[in-house]
Amino acid sequence: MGEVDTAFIQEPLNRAKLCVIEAEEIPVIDLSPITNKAVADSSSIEGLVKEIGFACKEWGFFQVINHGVPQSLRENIEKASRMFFGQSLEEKRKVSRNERNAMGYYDTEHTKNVRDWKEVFDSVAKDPTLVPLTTDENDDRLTHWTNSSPQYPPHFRNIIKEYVEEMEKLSFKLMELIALSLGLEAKRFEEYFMKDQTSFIRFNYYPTCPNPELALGVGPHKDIGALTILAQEEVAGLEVKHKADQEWIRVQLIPNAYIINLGDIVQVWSNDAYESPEHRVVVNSEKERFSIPFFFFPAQETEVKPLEELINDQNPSKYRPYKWGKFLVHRFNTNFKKRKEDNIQIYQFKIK
Ligand SMILES: O=C(O)CCC(=O)C(=O)O
Ligand SMILES: [Fe+2]
Repeated sequence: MGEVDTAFIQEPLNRAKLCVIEAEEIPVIDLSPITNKAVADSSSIEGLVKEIGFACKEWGFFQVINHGVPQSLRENIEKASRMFFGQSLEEKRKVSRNERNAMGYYDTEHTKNVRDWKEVFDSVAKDPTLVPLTTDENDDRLTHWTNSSPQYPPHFRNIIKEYVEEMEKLSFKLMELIALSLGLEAKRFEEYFMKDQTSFIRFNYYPTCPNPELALGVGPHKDIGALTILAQEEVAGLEVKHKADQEWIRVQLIPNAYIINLGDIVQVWSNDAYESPEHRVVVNSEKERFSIPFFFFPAQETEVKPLEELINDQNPSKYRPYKWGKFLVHRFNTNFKKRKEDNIQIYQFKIK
């Protein structure tokens, strides 16, 4: 990418301040009590559950260490990502996403109708993944998203597959800890993900940008799924809006840690006990940046609504139910061009 085209230019209000507040307070949670063990078999997890509950309530964001994901897998996948994006545009476009299949390479994503300064390669966790064919509520037809097969780097698909298995294991464990922190049964969320989950892994590449004060790598947004596990490599740039004071806070780089953030689905399930945090990515003029988020998404048929156990007469449901598959497809269909109206968001299901 060369000059900053007007499609990338953020509203003045959203532009990055290039002086940075780096957060020491974003919680760093040690997962040792559950590394290599089932959550149910772990003794002394009360403290851990409390820490998770606090982090979810205060930030919706935290980092985890001693998470059990082998370092070699992470190194392999980070290397593969750099090799993939290092190719010519022509090579990368051979595995571009298209109208029928949302997975693959693209460099024209928009967040809230402003173009992001990034390139992306997406790959579903379950190949094929069942999704609705259209966004029409009355149309029950389904289709599949499948993965493209880049020729380079060699074995990219296998490297992804091995890594994604680890991301899934960690996601299930984190969802158990989150369930416990809400006073629910540990396995409360499992049923939504066991069969036909729609999770996917994304490779983000943020090239250097001549005007980092005008554009963003990803504009301010909330993640739409249940949770996100992000590998942030070497260069910082992710910022989270702190609920308490509405300041943008830069997430610290901790080698080999994972950054976890809650998504909109947990916000709805918890009936706003937890919120999905707003975040964005700042680019810079000197260093390119890479990151690898894994988005943990339930099966397409999931009806998302506040959990029965968490609502009562004093705390009635704050959301109307919505169909996850329709929401997902709607988002994927609208993130690729500049449009006048906002795309689908959970506040549209809020009971006023
Ligand atoms: O690159 C990052 O640090 C975060 C990216 C992100 O927020 C996203 O892809 O949803
Ligand atoms: Fe995000």
